[in-house]
Amino acid sequence: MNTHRSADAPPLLTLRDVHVEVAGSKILHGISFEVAATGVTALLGRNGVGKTSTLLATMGLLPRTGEIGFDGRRIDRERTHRIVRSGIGYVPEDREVFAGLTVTENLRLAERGPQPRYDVVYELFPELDKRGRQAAGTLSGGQQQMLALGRVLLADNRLLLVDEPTKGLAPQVVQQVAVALERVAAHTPVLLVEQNLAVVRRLALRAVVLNQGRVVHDGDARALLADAALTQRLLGVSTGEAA
Ligand SMILES: Nc1ncnc2c1ncn2[C@@H]1O[C@H](COP(=O)(O)OP(=O)(O)OP(=O)(O)O)[C@@H](O)[C@H]1O
Repeated sequence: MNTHRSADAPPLLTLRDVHVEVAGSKILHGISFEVAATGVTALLGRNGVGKTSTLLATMGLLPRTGEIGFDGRRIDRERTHRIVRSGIGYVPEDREVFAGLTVTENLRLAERGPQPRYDVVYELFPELDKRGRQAAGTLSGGQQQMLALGRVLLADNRLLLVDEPTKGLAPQVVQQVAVALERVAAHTPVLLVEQNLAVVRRLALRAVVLNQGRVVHDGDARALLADAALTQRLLGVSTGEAA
C-alpha cells in the first residue's frame, strides 16, 4: 500500500539552497527540496552523496547555510534542542539504542513532555511492551530498529527523519521493518533515507535523489523506479535488483 498526501497540503519541511561544508570540504552544494506533510518522502542516492549530511544539517548537527523551514517557521538558525522540541524526531543510521539498558529504560530516556505517547508506541509495536525487561543489546536488529522508532514516536513528533532503517538486516526482517515504517508513516510523516528500493517502492510517494551534494531528481517515487534506465543512471542499481 502506498501512503497518500493531499496535493493541496503545504510542505512540512522545506530546504532552500542549503550548503554544508565540513573541515574545508563542501558536502552539500545548495540543495532544495520539500517534504510532504503526510506519508513518506524518500531521500536517495549512491554512497557518500550527502544523504546523512542532509538529515544532520536539518537537525542542526552540522553547520549549514541556506533556508530550512519547518511547518512555516525558519529553523536554520536554531540549535538542535530547539529543533527537536519543535517536533522533529531523528533516528540515526546505527539506531543508537543503549545496549545495556532494558527496552523500557531506553524508552524512558526518550520521554519528552508531560505525556509520553506509550499508547502510540505499544499499539504500533506490541513487541516492545512484551520485551520491556529485555536488554536492548540482545534484541534482534529489526527489534532494535523498532525500539529506535518507538523512542521518537514517544515524543509526539510531527516529522521523523529516518536514516537507512533496513541497513544490515536480513531480508525477512527488512520486510518487518518496512511494515513497521508503513504503520509509522500513517501516523507521522517521514523523510526516509533508504538504499533498498523495494522498501522505497512500497512506502514512498515522492523521491528526491542526491548526487555529489546536489539534487539531481525530484518526483514521483514509483515513476522513478519504473524507469530502469533512469534508476540505473541515478542510483547505480537496476530495478530488477531492487525487487
Ligand atoms: N564530518 C565530516 N568530515 C569530513 N567529511 C565528511 C564528514 N561527514 C561527511 N563527510 C563526507 O561527506 C560526504 C557525504 O557523506 P554522507 O554521510 O552525508 O553521505 P551518504 O549519502 O549518507 O552516504 P552513505 O549512503 O554511504 O551513508 C562523504 O563524502 C563523506 O565522506
